Formats: sequence, structure tokens, C-alpha cells
Amino acid sequence: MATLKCNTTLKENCKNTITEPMRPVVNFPPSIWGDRLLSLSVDHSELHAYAIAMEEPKEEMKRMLICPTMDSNEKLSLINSVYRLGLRYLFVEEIECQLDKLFKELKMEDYDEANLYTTSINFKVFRQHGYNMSCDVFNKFKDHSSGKFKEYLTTDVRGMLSMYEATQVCTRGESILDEAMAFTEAQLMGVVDTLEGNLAQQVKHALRSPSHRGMQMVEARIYFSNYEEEFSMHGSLLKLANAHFNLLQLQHKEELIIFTKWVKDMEFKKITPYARDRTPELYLWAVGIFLEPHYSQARIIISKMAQFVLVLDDIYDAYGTIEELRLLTDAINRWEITAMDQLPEYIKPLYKILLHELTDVEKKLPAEGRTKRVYASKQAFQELARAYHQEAEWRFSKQVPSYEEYMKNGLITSSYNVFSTYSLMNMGEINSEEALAWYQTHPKILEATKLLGRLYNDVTTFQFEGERAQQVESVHTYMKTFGLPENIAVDELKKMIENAWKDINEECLKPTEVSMELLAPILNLARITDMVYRYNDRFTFPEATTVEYVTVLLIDSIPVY
Ligand SMILES: CC(C)=CCC/C(C)=C/CC/C(C)=C/COP(=O)(O)OP(=O)(O)O
Repeated sequence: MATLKCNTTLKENCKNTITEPMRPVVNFPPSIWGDRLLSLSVDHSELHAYAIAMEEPKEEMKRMLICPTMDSNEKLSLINSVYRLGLRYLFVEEIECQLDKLFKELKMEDYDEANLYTTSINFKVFRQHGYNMSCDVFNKFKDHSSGKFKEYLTTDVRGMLSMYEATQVCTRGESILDEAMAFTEAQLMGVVDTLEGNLAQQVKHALRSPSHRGMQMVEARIYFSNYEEEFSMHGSLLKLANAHFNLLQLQHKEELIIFTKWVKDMEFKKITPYARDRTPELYLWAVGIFLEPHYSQARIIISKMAQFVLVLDDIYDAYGTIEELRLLTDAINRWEITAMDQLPEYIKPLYKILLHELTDVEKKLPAEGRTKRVYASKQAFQELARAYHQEAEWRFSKQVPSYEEYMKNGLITSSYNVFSTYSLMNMGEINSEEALAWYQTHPKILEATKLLGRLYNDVTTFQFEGERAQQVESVHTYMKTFGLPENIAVDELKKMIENAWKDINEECLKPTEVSMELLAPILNLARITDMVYRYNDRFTFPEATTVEYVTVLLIDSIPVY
């Protein structure tokens, strides 16, 4: 990748000759939140009350999960509910111990009589927890003379919904799951408008966003409202989920307030008026990556880093002249406050807070492996700046790189190395020296997540970005490299997105290279990407869904049981 050095001529150009540079006009919609977020507040006694309310049902749940007399299907169904309610982290050991045992005892014959619903739930639960249950368990639902799924299944809507959800954990080469996904999706779309009550809501939501690919907090909230019949017979689970959701909501709200105040105090609106103003939308990414209460500091740090990524993206993609971008890239690579002198006046305050905040974040890192963590975090930003710059050079010189060249750079401009580096580096002691070393090997799960981010973003934004400033992106580079029309190129890229999901799923199957706790933030990054970019760019244009999610997750409370 080209790293351009700044020189005096460039600097002088910026200072003297380019007084009124031509800048692309970008019509980013304004924030819809205004100052509303600054008036939010959190009552700490409520937080405490929810924590107390969780204690008893949590103990009861532990007893249930390890209960030796509970039927295995019932136990798997219970574990499914715990997972979908976002409570897995409270019972990691109990669940692991039970699933280990059940998986060792698993015999395919046990499924001879099991219906579609139970088979699908069990399959999904094992896979989501890393146990590679064979997809052959679905063979019996196929009519082998016609090669199609059996006709009677089409009347079993609940079973088909469950199968549709189960197919989302598939890996490459599992053709029966590919067929099952297409079959159940088509069948469910055909009946969804005839359904009523909770089942109608469940099917509608799954078609819009299957639970395995959804953001955990959103999924937990939706499961709580739409799937009462699956878990409300367990009174303690109902109570626990209710208090837990309310506790998380208050804690997340408090973090959003802290982040909003920081954005205001740093005067981003004043120093980067050209950038998108997306405070709660950025925070949503942090909640998407980690929902657990103990990752509070990590969420705030991720939100701040996301704010920097956002303004850098908007300088490099829209506001900066190529001379300014060369100077900025060089300054970020030098990473020293004296580099500020070479920058145009309007970038100086941003550069200053970038360096200051990142140094502040470094101080909060755990002592173990701090030097390596600091190095990795800084590198992630420097690499991102260089890649943004490369894109800008292509754009300003009107070059269209090959798809391969573009993607090599595009995996970096996905910005997911920044997100995942800051996530993993801020997970505390769990992120050991070995884990850091693993992370630096460019693990497949991370590469697949970057690819997913880059392609999802491009496929949903290329029309807007093309109109805006002739951005270089994957659709056009793919069309040019392979001589294909737009619709075929988009289809091919969408297939790659599906394959990236399969790779992510595979990397979460045991034996995993590192613990599931370390893989989870990367899987969750893929999930929030799916939620934000599946249909359109819900980040830049956050109406409807994103507003709904911010409101439901962070602002409106749910009734206390
Ligand atoms: C790229 C991606 C998957 C980003 C999601 C992660 C995220 C919230 C990053 C911070 C803001 C940002 C750069 C959004 C994408 O803008 P854009 O659509 O203008 O991104 P682009 O310039 O890279 O196409």
C-alpha cells in the first residue's frame, strides 16, 4: 500500500495556494436525536434493584440447567431460550458441562422420531455452542425419490420457522442446509400474511433478520416479547430475563450518556461539521459487540474509536483534498504531537484529540502485554488511515483498481481491524499473550467478518456513494475486472457474503483456536453488520429500524414482572 510522505511543497500548497479547495457536497441527513440524549438520566437505585432481583432466579436457573432428571430435549430447549435471551454469559460453565454430556451421548437414531421443530432447535443449540452436530439429521425430512423436502412439512409453520433459524448456522458444503434455507424461506414468505398472533410476529421478524445473525440485545428483546410460550413456564427464567434486560438497558443508557457528553465536550460538531452526526448509532455497534455488564469500559472505548473512524472516513471520502489527505496520513503514521504542525488548520484539533484520547485509552489497558496491545491498537489506526488514503488516491486519479487490489485494501477500510482490536484489547485478562498472538495471525473468522463488512457496505451503498463522489467500491471493480453487468456482480458479491457467514460459523465450531469468549466479539461484529447493512445503509440513513432499535434498547423501558 502506498504511504505518501508529506513534503514542504505540499505543506506550502495547502497553506498558500489552495485557499478555497473544491470539496464534494455531501447531503448526509442530520442526526434525528438533537440534544434529546443529553437529557437522559439513570437512577442508580434502580440499577441496584435489578441486580438484586436477578440473584434468586439466577440460582434457580443454575439448578435447572444442571438438573440430571430433565429430559434432554427440554434441556436443549431451555438452553436455547437462555441463549436467545442473551443470558448465556451467566451460565457458561453449566451450559458447557451439560452440552458436553449430551453431545457425547448423542445418537442419530435418537432423532428418528423427532419432529422438525425439535430436531432444528437441538441442531441449532449444539452448533451455536460449538458442537458440530451433523446436518444429516435433516435427511429424513427429504423425500429421496423426488429429492425435495417432504410435502407435509409445509403445514408445520412452527417447524419450518425453527428449521429456517437452524439453517443460519451452516458451514460450506452443507447442501442440505442450503436447500433447507431456500425451502423454508420460500414457504414462510408464502404464508406469513395469513398468520396471526405471536407466530406471525416470529415469522415476520425471522424473515427480516434470522436470530443467529441478529444483534443479541435486539434478539433478546424480541424473543422476550414474541416467544413467551417457549420459556414463560419457567418462572425463574422469565423473572431473570426481565430484570436482566432492564439492568442492561439502564447500564447501556448510562454509557450512552457518557459517550454523548464526550462527543459534545470534544466539540466534534464544531471541529468536524462535515462529518455524519451519529452518536447513538455508533454506540449501538458497541452494544452489538458486547452486551455483558462487565464490558462497560470496552463499550465506551469502542464508541469513541468508532467516532474517530467515522470522522476519518468522512474526511477521506468526502471533505479532504488529496493534498490534505496526504498530510493527514503522514501525520497519523508519525503519531506524534509535533506532526500537527503540518496539518491544515481545520484538521489540527481532530488530530490532537485523536492522539490524546488514544493515549488515554492505552493507560486503561491491563498491565499484561500492554506494550503489545498499545502497538496493535495504534497500528490498526495507522493501517486504516493508509488504506483510506489509498482509496482517495484511486478516486482523485480516477483509477479503478482490480477487484483483488481493491479488496486487499477494502478489508482494511471495513475498519473492522480497529473495532476488533479495541474490543479484544479491552477484554481484560481473558485476552492473554497467546490470544494476542492468535489475533495477529489474521484468523479466518476475522478476515471473513471484514469481508462481510466491506461487501455488505458496498452492495448497499454503491449507488449513493457513486452519485456522491465516484467512490471506488467492490461492485464496480468486480464488474470491470470480470466484465460483468451490475446485477450479476451484485449477485456474486452477495454469494460471497453468504460464504463469509459460513466461514464465521465454521470458525466457531470446536475445537476452536481460542475460547468462544474471544471469538464472540468478532461473531457479534458480523451480526451487527448484518443488522445494519442487510437491506440498506441503516447507519448513514438511520430512520425506521435503527431509530426503533435505539429506542427499544436504550430509551423505552419494559414492564417489570
Ligand atoms: C464500512 C463499514 C462496514 C463500517 C461499519 C462500521 C462503522 C460503524 C464505522 C464507523 C462509521 C463508518 C465509517 C461507517 C461507514 O461509512 P461508509 O458507508 O461511508 O463507509 P465506506 O466509506 O467505507 O464505504
